[in-house]
Amino acid sequence: MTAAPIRSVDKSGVEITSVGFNRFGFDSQVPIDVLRSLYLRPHYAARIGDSTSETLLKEDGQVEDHAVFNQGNTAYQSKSIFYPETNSISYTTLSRFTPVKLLPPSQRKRILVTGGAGFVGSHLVDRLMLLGHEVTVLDNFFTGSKTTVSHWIGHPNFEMVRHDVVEPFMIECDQIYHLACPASPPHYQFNAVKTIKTSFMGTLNMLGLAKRTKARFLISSTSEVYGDPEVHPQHEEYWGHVNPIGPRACYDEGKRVAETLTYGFQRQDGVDVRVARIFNTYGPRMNPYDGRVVSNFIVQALKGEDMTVYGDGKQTRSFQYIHDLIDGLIALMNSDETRPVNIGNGDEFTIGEFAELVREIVEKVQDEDGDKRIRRVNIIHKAIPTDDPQMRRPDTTRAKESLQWQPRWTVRMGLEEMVRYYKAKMAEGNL
Ligand SMILES: O=C(O)[C@H]1O[C@H](OP(=O)(O)OP(=O)(O)OC[C@H]2O[C@@H](n3ccc(=O)[nH]c3=O)[C@H](O)[C@@H]2O)[C@H](O)[C@@H](O)[C@@H]1O
Repeated sequence: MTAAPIRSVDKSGVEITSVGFNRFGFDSQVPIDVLRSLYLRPHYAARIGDSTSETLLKEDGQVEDHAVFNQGNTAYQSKSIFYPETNSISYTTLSRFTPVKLLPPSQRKRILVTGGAGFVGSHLVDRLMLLGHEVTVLDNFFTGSKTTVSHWIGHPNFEMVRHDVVEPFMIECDQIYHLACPASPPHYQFNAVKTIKTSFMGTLNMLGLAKRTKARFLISSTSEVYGDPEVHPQHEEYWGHVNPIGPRACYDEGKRVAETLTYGFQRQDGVDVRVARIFNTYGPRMNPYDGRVVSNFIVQALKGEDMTVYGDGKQTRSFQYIHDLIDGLIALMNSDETRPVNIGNGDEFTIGEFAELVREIVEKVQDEDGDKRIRRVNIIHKAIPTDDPQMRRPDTTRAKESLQWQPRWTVRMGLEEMVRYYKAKMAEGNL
């Protein structure tokens, strides 16, 4: 397997070498290569016997095969080996964790991340771990997966607990990032009552914990609180246009009531709260089958299947890369901004245009890697889901003013990296 080295440039054409920043007394800077090695390493794998696998001699004289992928000067080692003859997979443990910053106890925070094994949570966990903090992940693994954070298991700064936030949880901590809740429409509609219970009872429990421990509390809210908006772009003062009884209501209204609870605890009990309204986000570790548009389109194009645009494809979304979101969440948590803050990228596409862009990027990566395509994939249309918002774009003035945060990743750069991630998973036999 071959792949071009990854080089990303930001919106102003400057090469991205690190993410995060030193702001509000909290240093969140991490070299992009180190971060990338955490999500690309397990997947840039080769099968035993491939020219990219490496035979290592163990101390006891036995020979062990490791899949190794060289990207520039960096060797990414696989933690799984796929055996095609028996359709089985073996996992290895890492002998050494990626180095984390050594912080003095006065600066080291005890941070709870609910939903920490999910897509957004796992990227946040990587960042907080590399920065040298003590991280506890709570997850019920309904949509999260142990593999997203398994590279930290056994690390003295890391703890993973299987727990459902609808039940109370006790721990001593300084900060709580409350992310737990399914976010993809098919997942959150799968069990609507459970989704609303998670939003309400989960948030109630975590706010109770914040009240007792005096931890700062950040909730991941969503652009869906604006529903099918009549204001464009959406700013934080807009109250929204939500169908309270439609199939999306369990999520939209769940998050709205979660925000209400959050500000109730702030007013009544003085809990120190932060509210992030997250707009459509994509990136590596997104469940390839969770039904959201970015993962659907990339997987369909890579597999040579028809790409499914729902409705006429004129509805719009604005897509943000995961690293920008994590920058924004960390900045918000450590800032003094207690009002809701939109975190999203203003680059708006119709879904029809977006399908074409994804197809073009998948083809570019395939060409760079010398992959043969049997045919150009078609873009087909399917029925539009009920209450699908017609347009969505964040007004991020508040984030810019209060957090000095702005998205840096172009959609093209982010998509290219995500395509490489899924491609590597496919090569591994894992997709
Ligand atoms: O990705 C996200 O961050 C957001 O995803 C969903 O919101 P939605 O915007 O509906 O996300 P998608 O399911 O990815 O759909 C985006 C658009 O693409 C369309 N779509 C989706 C999938 C597909 O295969 N084809 C397709 O045309 C949908 O109809 C919709 O108009 C969730 O409801 C949000 O909470 C979440 O924050």
